Amino acid sequence: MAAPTVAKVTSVFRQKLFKDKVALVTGGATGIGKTITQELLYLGCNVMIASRKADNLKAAVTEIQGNLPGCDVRWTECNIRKEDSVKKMVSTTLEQFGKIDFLVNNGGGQFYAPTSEFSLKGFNAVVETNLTGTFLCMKEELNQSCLLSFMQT
Ligand SMILES: CCCCCCCCCCC/C=C/C(=O)SCCNC(=O)CCNC(=O)[C@H](O)C(C)(C)COP(=O)(O)OP(=O)(O)OC[C@H]1O[C@@H](n2cnc3c(N)ncnc32)[C@H](O)[C@@H]1OP(=O)(O)O
Ligand SMILES: NC(=O)C1=CN([C@@H]2O[C@H](COP(=O)(O)OP(=O)(O)OC[C@H]3O[C@@H](n4cnc5c(N)ncnc54)[C@H](OP(=O)(O)O)[C@@H]3O)[C@@H](O)[C@H]2O)C=CC1
Repeated sequence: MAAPTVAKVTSVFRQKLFKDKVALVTGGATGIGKTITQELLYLGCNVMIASRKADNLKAAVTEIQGNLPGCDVRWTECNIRKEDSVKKMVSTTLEQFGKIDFLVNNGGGQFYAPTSEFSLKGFNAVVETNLTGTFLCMKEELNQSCLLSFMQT
C-alpha cells in the first residue's frame, strides 16, 4: 500500500482565509520566518521576504515554490538596522504588490555568551537589530502603507 501523502504546509486556520492580502516578513528566508511565510502563503497571502543574505532568500523562494506551487513569494534584500535599506524594502514591496496588509517583524537574533565576555559592539549589534530595526520597519510601514504589524524579536 502506498504511504499517505503528508502536506508540507498546513494551518489551523482555513485555507485562503487571507486571500489576496500582502505580507512582508523580515528574516523570512530561514527558521521561524520561513515557516510563518509558508503558512501565510497557504492562507492566501502574497508574501515578500526580506533579509541581508540574497543567497538565503533565493534558496528559500525556490524551496517554498516547490512546497506551494503557484504561490506568489518574492524576495528583496534588506538590513533592518539601516533606515535607507528599510525604506527601500517597503517601497519595493509596495511597487511590486501594491499594498502591505501585514508586517511580520521576525528578523533578529542574539549572540549567546556570558555577560562578562559580551563585547559592547556585539551588544549594540543585538540592540540595533532587534529594537532599532523593528522600530524602523514599523515606522516605515506606517509612513508608506500600513495596517497590522506583528512583533516577534
Ligand atoms: C544583548 C542581550 C542578549 C540577551 C541574550 C538572551 C538569550 C535569550 C534567548 C531567547 C531565545 C531566543 C532564541 C533565538 O534567538 S534563536 C536564533 C536566532 N537567530 C540568530 O541569532 C542568528 C542570527 N543572528 C544574527 O544575525 C546576530 O545574532 C545578530 C542579529 C545579533 C547580529 O548579527 P551580525 O551579523 O550583524 O553581527 P556581526 O557578525 O556583524 O557581529 C557584530 C559584532 O559582535 C561581535 N560578536 C560576535 N559574537 C559575539 C558574542 N558572543 N558576544 C559578543 N560579541 C560578539 C562580532 O565579533 C562583531 O564584532 P567585530 O566586527 O568587532 O568582530
Ligand atoms: N528560535 C527561538 O527559540 C526563538 C527565536 N526568537 C526570535 O525569532 C526570530 C527568528 O528566529 P529563528 O528563526 O530562530 O532564527 P534564524 O536565525 O533562522 O532567523 C533570523 C533571521 O533574521 C534575519 N536577520 C538578522 N539580522 C538581520 C538584519 N540586520 N536585517 C534583516 N534581517 C536580519 C536573518 O537573515 P539574514 O542573516 O539573511 O539577514 C534570519 O533570516 C529572531 O528574531 C529570534 O530572535 C525569539 C524567541 C525564541
